[in-house]
Amino acid sequence: MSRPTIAYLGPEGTYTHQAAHDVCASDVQYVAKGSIREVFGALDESVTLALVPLENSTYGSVVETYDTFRDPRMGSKVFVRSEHVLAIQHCLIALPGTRMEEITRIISHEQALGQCAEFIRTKLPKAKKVSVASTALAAKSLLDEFDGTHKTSAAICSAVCITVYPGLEILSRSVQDGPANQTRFLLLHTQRLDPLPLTKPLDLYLSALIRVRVEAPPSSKLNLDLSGIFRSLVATPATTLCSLSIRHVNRRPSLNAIPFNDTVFIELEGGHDRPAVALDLWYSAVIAGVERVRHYLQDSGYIEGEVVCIGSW
Ligand SMILES: O=C(O)C(=O)C[C@]1(C(=O)O)C=C[C@@H](O)C=C1
Repeated sequence: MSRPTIAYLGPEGTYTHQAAHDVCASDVQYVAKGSIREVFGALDESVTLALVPLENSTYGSVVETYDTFRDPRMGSKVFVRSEHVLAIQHCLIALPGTRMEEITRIISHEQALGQCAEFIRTKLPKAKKVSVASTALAAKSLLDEFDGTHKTSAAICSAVCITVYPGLEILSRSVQDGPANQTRFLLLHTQRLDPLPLTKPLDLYLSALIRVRVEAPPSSKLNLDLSGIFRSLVATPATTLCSLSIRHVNRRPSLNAIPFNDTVFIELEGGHDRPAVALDLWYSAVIAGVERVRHYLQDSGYIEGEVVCIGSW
C-alpha cells in the first residue's frame, strides 16, 4: 500500500511545512504546492491530507484559505478534520554582508509582512514590501536572484530557512509585532468521518465549520439575518446537550450576480465541560443545527442557497 500523502504550501521550510510535521507521523509523504488553492486542488485519491493556515493572532484571517473553502468540493469531497496552533517567530534573513540600513526590499508572504508591520515601519523605513507566495519562497528567492553584488534585499521567514537554504544568514530574530504571535492551521482530509491515515494522536476539539450562502434573498434583504441563523443553530435538543455555541464568524464575497452577497463561515464549539461527548454525538448535534438553519432560511423566503457542514473535529 502506498504511503499517505499530505499537501502543504511550499517550498520546504514554510511554517505550514513545520506544522504538517507536528501533526503527521514520520511515515507520511510531503508534497509541496505553490499556493493554498493548489494545495486544495491536489486533494484526490492519492493525496488525501492537506494542511492550510486559517488565522493568525496578530494579522487575522488567511483570506486565501476562506476563499478556497467556498469551493463546492469543500464539504462534499474535502473536510476539516483537526486543527493545530503553531507559535510563529519570524527572522529577518539576508545574504551574508547585507547591512540593515541598506535594505530597500523586504520580501515575504503577505501574512508575515502584516505580522511584522511595526518592525518594518520603524527599522526598515526605506524598504519596499514585496509579497510572494510563502515565507520560504522569499528566502529561496534571495539566493535565486543573487548576482554577487545585490545585497539590498531581505526576507522575513522562519529560522529553519538558513538550514534549508544554505548561503543565507539571520540579521535579526523575533521581528514579529508582539511576542504571542500564533497561527492556527486546519487539517483537511478527503473523508468526513473515517479514521485519519498516519497522523499523531489528535485531540477532540468539539469544533465544526459551517458554510452558509443564499443566492436569492427576499428583495428587501441583501444579506443574511445572522441572528436568526445563530438562534436556529443552538436551539435543538442535541445542540443543547453538547452546549453548542458560536465561536467565530467570517464572511467572503459569494462572487455571484448579487453585489455584497456573502458566503458566511460560522465556527461552532461544544462545551468542554462535557467530556462524555464523543465525535459522533458532536457531529449529530452539528447536523441537527444545520437542518434547523435550512428550515429557518426556507421559512424566511430564501429559495436558493446552501447550509453545509464542511468539517467537525
Ligand atoms: O508562508 C508560510 O511560511 C506559510 O506557511 C503561510 C503562512 C500564512 O499564510 O499565514 C503561515 C504561517 C504564518 O502566519 C505566515 C505565513
